[in-house]
Amino acid sequence: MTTPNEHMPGTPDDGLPDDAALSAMVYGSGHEVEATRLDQGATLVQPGEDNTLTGEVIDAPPAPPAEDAPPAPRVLEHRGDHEPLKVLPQWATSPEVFLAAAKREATFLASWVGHHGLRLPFVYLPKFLVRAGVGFGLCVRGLSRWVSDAENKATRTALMVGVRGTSEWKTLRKEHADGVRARLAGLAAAGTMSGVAGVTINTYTGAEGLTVAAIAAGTAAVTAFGIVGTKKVTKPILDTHEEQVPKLTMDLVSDALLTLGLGSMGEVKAGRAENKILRIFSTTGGVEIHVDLVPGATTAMVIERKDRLASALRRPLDTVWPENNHKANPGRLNLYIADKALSERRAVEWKLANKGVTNVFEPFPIGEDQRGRPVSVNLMYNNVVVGGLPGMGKTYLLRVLILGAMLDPRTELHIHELKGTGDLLALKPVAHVCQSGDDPDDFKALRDDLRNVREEMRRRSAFIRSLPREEVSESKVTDELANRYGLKPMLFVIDESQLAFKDPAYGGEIADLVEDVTRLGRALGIILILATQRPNKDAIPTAISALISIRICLRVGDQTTNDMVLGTSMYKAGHRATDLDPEAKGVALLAGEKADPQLVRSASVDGAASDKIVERSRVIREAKGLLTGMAAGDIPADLDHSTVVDHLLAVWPENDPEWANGKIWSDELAARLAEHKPTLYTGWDAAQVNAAAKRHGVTAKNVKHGTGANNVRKGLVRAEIVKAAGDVIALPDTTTEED
Ligand SMILES: Nc1ncnc2c1ncn2[C@@H]1O[C@H](COP(=O)(O)OP(=O)(O)OP(=O)(O)O)[C@@H](O)[C@H]1O
Repeated sequence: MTTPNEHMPGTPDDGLPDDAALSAMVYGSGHEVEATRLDQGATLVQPGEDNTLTGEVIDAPPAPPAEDAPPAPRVLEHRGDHEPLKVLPQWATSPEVFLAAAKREATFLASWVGHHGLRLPFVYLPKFLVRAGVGFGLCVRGLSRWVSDAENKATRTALMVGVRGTSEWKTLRKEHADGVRARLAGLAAAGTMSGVAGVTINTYTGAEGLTVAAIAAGTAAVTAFGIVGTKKVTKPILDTHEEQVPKLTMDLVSDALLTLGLGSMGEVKAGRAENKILRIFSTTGGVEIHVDLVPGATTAMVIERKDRLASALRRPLDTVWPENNHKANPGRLNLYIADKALSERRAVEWKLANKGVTNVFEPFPIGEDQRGRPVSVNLMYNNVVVGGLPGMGKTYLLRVLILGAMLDPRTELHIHELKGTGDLLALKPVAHVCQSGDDPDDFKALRDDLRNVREEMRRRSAFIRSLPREEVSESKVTDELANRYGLKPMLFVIDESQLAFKDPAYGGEIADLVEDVTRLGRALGIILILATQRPNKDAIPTAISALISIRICLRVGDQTTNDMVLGTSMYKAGHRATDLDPEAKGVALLAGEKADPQLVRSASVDGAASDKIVERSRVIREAKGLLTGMAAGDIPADLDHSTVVDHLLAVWPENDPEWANGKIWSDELAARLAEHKPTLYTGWDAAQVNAAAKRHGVTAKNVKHGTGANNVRKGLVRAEIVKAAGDVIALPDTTTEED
């Protein structure tokens, strides 16, 4: 196999004459021709042979006219012209990449040393000693042949046969005998010198020195014999396991890309176009290769043919990851080749498992990608679908999403797990609603909860509209508004949603309500997650599916299901959850977070770990007074989304006998509120009541009551409260704003 450059004639290592040599062969110096031929091992004219050239001398043909040099291309713009040059190499600016690569190499080195270190005394040394024996035998044989001049035996015999009995014959015999004697004498001299050396060493360094010298000489001899013996045995001494996967080389990658049939094959074959490998380097858990594909080919094409690429590279499908580089050009391929398949890697630890809180308005980590880089999702202003075959890790993934949202103590959780296995019941201590089961009561409870949420959406929508424009420039519940006005983020989860939608009694209404929540809830701080084992039209009605922005697909069985979860044409574009390894649990494709779908290995949080996180969240919520609904011991159906306006009306009858003109001091209202809802209002004073009312557009006035000193204080007007409470208008459709 060759790299693209090696196909070019004239490169130093292609074994062919370069341009200069070729022209010399045709037009010029015979020396250069000879040199070139010598290089190629060609037979030269030998001394003594007739090397006279015969024939007519003709003039060398004139040199061909130099072709007009093509005009230099006119540069219109060069993208890099205005980019500042990088001062430091990338590894220096990205210690993470550098450390990951160093760790990878060190791990490999350690495993290599361990593997061979263990075999050295038990396998390699015995093998080497056997080879040293072979080498010794070869040396003795060689020496005896040298002493007896065995090399020349055939020539000698032939010469002697012709002159038997003559003086020449005697001379030849004598010469041979003298030669043998001289070599024997040489051997004896070498033996004697060794003996003398031994005696000398013994004299000067004693027996110990002699022993050391003998060991050194013996080791050197054994090593030398071993090397001689090893040359005779072709099998390598090191135990190199059978390579099932060919070594990753530039040639392998180039050839693999060629098999994909990208660009014009004619151009590629003619050497006018190539897949240009720009960089190849070690990175976290694998190797990354940057390639500029042949002109006209795109990375999307490679992604589409990922299976063919993996086959050509002779690697498992889930170790080969072609990716776009959006900062470069559509033909720039970033190819990551992992050392290990996903199923062989360690489970991913969740970064928030032991400490930390989240802000649900910002992304939080849910796992890692194929390279071990963290993968995060931002749930706010999104709706989510999670789909996948049973047993692939849907519950684990769903749990991480819920736990992440839960670690923002403001998030109100509504969890409906309709399978009835109680997988998510462990979240009850912090959930506003948490129920498990598929009885008619469970579907009714889901319907009621959805109705309450829709009611809350109306309330929020009206409230947001009532705020001054400068406070709601985006017409949606922001982090700031959530804090300032207690508009808690809400997470509504329906696990096994297909059961809800097909329920004969409540399914229709549930579908309508879910559609409303999906369409309008996002801007109002309400996030919906639907999870299903069988993502088809029943599991997620088309009207709802179209509104879902984050799509997470664990392994599924077919193209239709793949596209139902991830979106239309995803399968065709090469984003195939059908190809995920059934052994790799918790591995999914995540669409909607980034420009391209990405792979995510969800963090592994089992039941026990989840309990601890729930406990941690409950402590925080308790301290902040944020436990509501079931978590606070209330009945789930009593979902209370009332505001201070509702509470004021509850403690302030229309014709209050004590306060005849419809106005009350705010400190009186604070006392009544504290009695009505002690958990919310204990400790409130007049100023707090006024501030809370002001958020609903009700301003405190001076209210005169009774006689005597201090009979004029700040208070509220009931008619204004009634107006604020009734200011609930139809919901606006925020879908287009969000999209
Ligand atoms: N992210 C993960 N990391 C490691 N192992 C996981 C992960 N997710 C799931 N598993 C393993 O896979 C098993 C099945 O996961 P899970 O219960 O989430 O599947 P499921 O898709 O919800 O199945 P079902 O729909 O039948 O309940 C788990 O018991 C766990 O051992």
